[in-house]
Amino acid sequence: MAKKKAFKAESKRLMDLMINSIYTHKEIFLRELISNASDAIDKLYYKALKENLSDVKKEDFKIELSVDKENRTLTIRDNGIGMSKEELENNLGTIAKSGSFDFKAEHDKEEEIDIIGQFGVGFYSAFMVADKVEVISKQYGSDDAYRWYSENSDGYEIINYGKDGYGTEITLFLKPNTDDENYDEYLETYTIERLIKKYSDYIRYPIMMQVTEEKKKEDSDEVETVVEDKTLNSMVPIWKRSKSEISEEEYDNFYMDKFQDYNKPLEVIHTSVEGTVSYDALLFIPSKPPMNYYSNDYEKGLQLYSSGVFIMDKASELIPEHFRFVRGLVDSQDLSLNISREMLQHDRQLRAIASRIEKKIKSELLKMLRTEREKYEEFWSAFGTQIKYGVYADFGSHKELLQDLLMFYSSKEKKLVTLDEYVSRMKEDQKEIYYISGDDVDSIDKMPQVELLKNKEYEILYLSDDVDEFALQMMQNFKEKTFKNIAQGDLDLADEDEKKKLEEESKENKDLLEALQDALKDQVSEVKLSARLVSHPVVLSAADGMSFEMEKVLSQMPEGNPMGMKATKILEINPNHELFKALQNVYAKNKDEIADYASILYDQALLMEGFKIEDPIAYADKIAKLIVKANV
Ligand SMILES: Nc1ncnc2c1ncn2[C@@H]1O[C@H](COP(=O)(O)OP(=O)(O)OP(=O)(O)O)[C@@H](O)[C@H]1O
Repeated sequence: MAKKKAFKAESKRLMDLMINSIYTHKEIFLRELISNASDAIDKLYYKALKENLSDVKKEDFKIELSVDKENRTLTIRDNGIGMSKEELENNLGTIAKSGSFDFKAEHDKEEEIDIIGQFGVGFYSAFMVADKVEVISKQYGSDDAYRWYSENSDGYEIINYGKDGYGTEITLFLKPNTDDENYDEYLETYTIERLIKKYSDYIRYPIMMQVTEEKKKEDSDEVETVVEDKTLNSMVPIWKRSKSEISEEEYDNFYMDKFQDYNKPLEVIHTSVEGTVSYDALLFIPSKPPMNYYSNDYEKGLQLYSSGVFIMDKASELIPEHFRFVRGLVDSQDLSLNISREMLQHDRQLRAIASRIEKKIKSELLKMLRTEREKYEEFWSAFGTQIKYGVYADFGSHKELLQDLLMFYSSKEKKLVTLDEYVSRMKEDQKEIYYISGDDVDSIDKMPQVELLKNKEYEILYLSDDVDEFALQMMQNFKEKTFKNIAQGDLDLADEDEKKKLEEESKENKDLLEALQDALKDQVSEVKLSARLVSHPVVLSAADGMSFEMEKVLSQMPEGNPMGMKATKILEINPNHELFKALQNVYAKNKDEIADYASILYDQALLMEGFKIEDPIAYADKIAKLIVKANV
């Protein structure tokens, strides 16, 4: 009769504690047992290589799963290195004793060994779903096999046992179902397949199970039931294969399948890094933002694998906010996982990986911009706004990283251009980067302010995204060139003669301008003769500081414009327009009428800027009065 031995008291306590508290999901027990089986095979494979064992063949290695629904058992069988009696005792009888850790420590000096186990607790997760666990093991090279058996994790016994072939066979006797927990599900093929796909798809050895499937008969529509051995895992992860062997279609299908996107990815970034922290990363830039991209539902992050074993779905630390559209995964064997493998112990390694990934994404985007312009523009239309937010966010701390990726519509090129392209084309006398904001390119192109610069052949960037001006303000300059809103402040484009002429005209019309300003004293800070208009009669400009577009964006915020920040408005009148002569005449003939004209001009200028006018009815009545006066 075998002698029953007790777990050491502390171990028993630790075990209860562990079983109930380490893992959030009971289902990970399968991941742990499969990882152990894979480690055991790795160890034998390693031994076979070192010792030239002729009876161990790589192609024979496998992990087999079988269920017995009647007895409610699930068995995991491997043909790995197996355990001796001492090892069963030491490794399964002592919590936090990891034979795998010791193995790795022993051989690591010689070469890098990619073994999963390290804490010596994974095995006990079996007790989350089973009340009895039986382990039958035969060590490679030994004639004796043993059976380790534990009920309710309350001690264990080891007896001699018969077993063909080396390796280990673990049978879980599932717990009875409860109101909250249906343990029977672990006997179902689809649950097992799902768990293998989720956690152990990239275990290097085949995970086999006998499955019963309905299949269409060859050359007929009849369906037959077939029982066959099925390999449940894909084994070699696509990211571990060499890039040259992977077709575009394979990448696309992998992405669409794994990240549930109907569209092919716009770009695939597949990279392997060796260094203090080594990892493989397979990243995808989607071609379109997912439906929920701009909602709180969208979670950024990359999938994280440790040596091919799935750890978590959305490791958000791996991807910065400005590249949150990137999907994909990182696989590293250098992560210090916490004991449940649900979290990482140090974010130092994660930070190191994240920072390299950020640089990699940027350099791939820049390469796309240089070599595949059309594709980049497609990217830009999908995610450009995100990049611009990135420039603005965090007080501009990412602007250096992101500025080369920016694109804006150019008045001259009539397409999107980069800031670098703009600066390289700047005219010799041009000191600033000109831009103007509005609702869309077409309406901006018609704005009175652009005419003069176009005539003088300056290039203007048309900004139509809410975030654009905020991003440029945050940047302040690009390649030492400051940004200048051409609808704001002084443009300083006039030559000396033009300046002098404007000054004289302003002086001569001082009374008229004062009368206009007096009529609009609550609306504008100044009425002046304009140096920026060509064919249009009037325009509103903003003083330096807040622009009209920024004022509009702020007032659209959910909380309104809490600080009440407004642009300072200036009404500019074109001294070379017929309208100005008309105003001079009105003022000369009947000074009282000038207030009505001032209000009409101001309302018109507001409309041109896309603002609402305060009293549209009064405006319409005044226009009607003018028409009557001129024609009746
Ligand atoms: N199928 C197996 N074949 C051979 N040895 C095994 C097997 N399963 C477990 N062992 C041994 O038992 C030890 C303890 O396993 P356990 O799963 O508790 O921890 P681990 O895999 O070492 O570490 P972790 O807690 O990180 O998974 C292993 O290190 C290994 O030496």
